[in-house]
Amino acid sequence: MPIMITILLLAFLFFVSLWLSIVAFIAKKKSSSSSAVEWPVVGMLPALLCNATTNLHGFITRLVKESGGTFLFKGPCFANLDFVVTSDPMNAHHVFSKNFANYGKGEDFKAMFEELFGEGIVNSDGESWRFQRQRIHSFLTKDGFENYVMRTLHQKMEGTLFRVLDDACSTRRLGTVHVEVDMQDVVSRFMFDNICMWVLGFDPGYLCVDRQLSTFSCGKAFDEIEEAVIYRHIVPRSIWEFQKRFGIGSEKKISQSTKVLDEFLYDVVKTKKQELHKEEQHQQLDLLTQWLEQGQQLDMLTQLMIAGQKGESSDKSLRDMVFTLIAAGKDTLSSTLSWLLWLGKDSVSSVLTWLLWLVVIHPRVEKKIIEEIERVVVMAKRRPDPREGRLLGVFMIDKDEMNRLVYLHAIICETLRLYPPAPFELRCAIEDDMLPSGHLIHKGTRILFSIYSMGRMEEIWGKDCMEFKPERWISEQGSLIHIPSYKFINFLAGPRYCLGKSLSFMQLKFIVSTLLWNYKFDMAEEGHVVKSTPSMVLSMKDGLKMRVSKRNV
Ligand code: HEM
Repeated sequence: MPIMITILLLAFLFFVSLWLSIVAFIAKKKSSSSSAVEWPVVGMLPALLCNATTNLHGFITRLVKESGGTFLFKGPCFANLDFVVTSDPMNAHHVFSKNFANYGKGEDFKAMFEELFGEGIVNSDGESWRFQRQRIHSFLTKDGFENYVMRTLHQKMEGTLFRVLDDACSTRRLGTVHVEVDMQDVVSRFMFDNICMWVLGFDPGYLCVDRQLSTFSCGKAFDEIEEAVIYRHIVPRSIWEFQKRFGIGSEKKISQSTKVLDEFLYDVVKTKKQELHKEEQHQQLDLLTQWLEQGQQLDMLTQLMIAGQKGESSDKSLRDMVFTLIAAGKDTLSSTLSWLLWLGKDSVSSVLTWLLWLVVIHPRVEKKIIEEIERVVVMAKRRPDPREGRLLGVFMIDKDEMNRLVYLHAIICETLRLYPPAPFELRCAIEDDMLPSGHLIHKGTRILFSIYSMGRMEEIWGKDCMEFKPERWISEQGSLIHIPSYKFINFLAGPRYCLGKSLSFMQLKFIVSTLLWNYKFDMAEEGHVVKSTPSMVLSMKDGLKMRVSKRNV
């Protein structure tokens, strides 16, 4: 009997694939027409598949614009793949803030990420989410944590990133080879090491001066998962689950990469636990140490509570709370770590890569930012003796200087607007509801927010919405203009807004100003057309090949 069912299922999948291929072929021929045709049985899936590898975000933006901000994407009738797709800020306000309690991540989203990142903060709702959020928030806001992050960043920049770039400059000067540096790769490796330093407490050396020495495979595993997992969003769940079962295509990649990731994290956690047992007094501030230390305190508290229960009085609610915290904490440790590594590494490195490219292709912006760095940071640090020359290398930037880097802040926001690291956000309705746009939402309906499209809507940003124009973020008085978070949802809005927002701005300002002050970047190839990959994180398809030279030397 099971053999019979398997054969029938295979036959069914074969005919569906055949039908999809035929329809996708016809749809490709007609791709000049912008709207997504709804076909019998397979719905709009062929149009989506046609555009998935070439211009997924552009395709969705076109559809959203044509429909006035919100439309229903119809998937195959057998696949439960219908979505309401929207870029309407009022819908965002409603779902993420006003009616927050009615929208969760949903079962399909959880299934997509379950074996990858388990019940980590981004993949959980309710008590488990609240617990993790409160805990991560307390770690991130602990006294001295920001300084610790900036110190580790400084260390990695000076010890590795600048040396890698110096090497590229000196090889060019010697005229030996015409060196091109893939800045996307460099930045992504650099950010991975950096996030590992303050999340796990050590530098795995994914970016090192001698590239031959970098055999670290975990960073690559993250990249592979990201690219592969986007297909789980596009194809019906039954199909990717089938592929997963038999280890086919992208699913094979996911399972191999997850294994690499798991081994790495379990090893790190084991080593850290041993270190904690050995040392009585340790001053490490990385998130893993803080998490484990708090876990130890909770364990002690539980033992006390259990002991207390045997006696006369017991506070049951406190005991339950402690148990909940421990259960949630134990199960979520490594998944929380993987999510944090992922969020930190990819979102920041994605902004950094797009920003470098945008600054290089807009010399006017480059000139203005260099002037601002000179005025706000460099002049303040000018040495008394002019013979000491120009300030070079990695310099620290204090809080006050950070706040005065207004133009740089605007460049970061403008980059995020046009190239959001997380281009989509998904939510699922718990009960029936009505969106402000007038769309009826039934229980279980999924709503896909296209953050990418929101950044390109004339209704939100005006007629020049497609231009890279940092000035739009600055008032006539020279201060930053406040844009409500539901219009600019790159860090989300409401109770689930990003916990790493201010840390990301600090890191980005520090990295960008020291990088641009010390080096000049040029595109390796004139007229190179940059394309984005269809991935969970917006990255460049063929990397960012650049030539690096020392600025003003
Ligand atoms: C430019 C950089 C960043 C961007 C654009 C960004 C964006 C986002 C977005 C869109 C979400 C919502 C995800 C979801 O619910 O599906 C999110 C959540 C989150 N982010 Fe970030 N992020 C950035 C950097 C960081 C960094 C460096 C950290 C590390 C501390 C971080 C920590 C978090 C956490 C913990 C959450 C989960 C919040 C919750 O569910 O309550 N993010 N971020």
